[in-house]
Amino acid sequence: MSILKINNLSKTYPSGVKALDNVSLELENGMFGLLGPNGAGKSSLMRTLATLQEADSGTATLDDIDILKQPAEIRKVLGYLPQEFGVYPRITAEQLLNHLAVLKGISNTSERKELVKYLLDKVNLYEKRNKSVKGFSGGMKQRVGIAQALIGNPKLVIVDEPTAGLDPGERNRFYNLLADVGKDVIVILSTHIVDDVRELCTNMAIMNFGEIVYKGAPQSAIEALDGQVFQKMVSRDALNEYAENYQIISNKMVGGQPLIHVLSETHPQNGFEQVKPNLEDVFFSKINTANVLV
Ligand SMILES: Nc1ncnc2c1ncn2[C@@H]1O[C@H](COP(=O)(O)OP(=O)(O)OP(=O)(O)O)[C@@H](O)[C@H]1O
Repeated sequence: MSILKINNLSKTYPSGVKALDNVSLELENGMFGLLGPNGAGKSSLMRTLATLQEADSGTATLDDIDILKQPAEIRKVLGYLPQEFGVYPRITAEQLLNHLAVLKGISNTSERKELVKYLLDKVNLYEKRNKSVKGFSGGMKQRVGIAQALIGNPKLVIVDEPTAGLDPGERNRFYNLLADVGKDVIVILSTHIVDDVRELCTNMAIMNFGEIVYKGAPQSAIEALDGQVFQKMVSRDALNEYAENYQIISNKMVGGQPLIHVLSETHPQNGFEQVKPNLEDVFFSKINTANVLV
């Protein structure tokens, strides 16, 4: 069992944007979801943990490794699937993984061959091992991405927004693979897709403007909202008026008409009906809701 401890991590870019604002988290083995809207600071945190950029202050440790001070040590036990996984397009899946294993220092040829076979099997691409990665679908490329992140038996695997652009079938296959990986190591899944976290994660944090605005189990956050979420179909023209009078947490088009969810301690009446809260309600109630409105 490994433990990742992040303490008061802060980072302000030269532009003045505070991407990390006193971030503190503690993670154990399993799938951890880091949920936040675009620009929340998720990638900044992932890149800092992956030793690709420095923090201004704070600490991060994985067991006895100081991530900020011992980047070479952490890289040995880290698997990282960046947001843009730039694959070398002209080579086959097998060649690519073999090449990356060489770069990761696995110099024994037969050991490497075994490992590449194991990884291709694990991500269900063994049959496609001789095909060029260039022709792969988005989901297949992401599976190659996970395979390379697993080279070297990592204790910490970081995946940054991995499901963007995958169709539902591919997304499901990818979920199954991640759930399998997450059994034995710490996996941080950074995403703005609420479903990713709901399907996979036992623990999560919600980030907004560089700050952690919630940490805990998805289910506890959902239960905390019980009895406080109400919905109503409204007309588009009335949306602004509702926004002034209620705390709207989401606004979704259903058959061309806005269905709003509002947060309220008492029943708002006026045609609203109470609904069971879901993780999307949690997400929007924790972040600045202004941007989900008209
Ligand atoms: N290298 C950089 N220089 C200056 N500002 C940056 C840099 N990288 C990110 N930012 C800014 O820092 C903030 C956090 O960005 P970050 O990419 O960490 O967020 P994110 O939650 O990963 O968003 P996304 O989902 O869009 O990737 C944003 O306002 C972004 O514009």
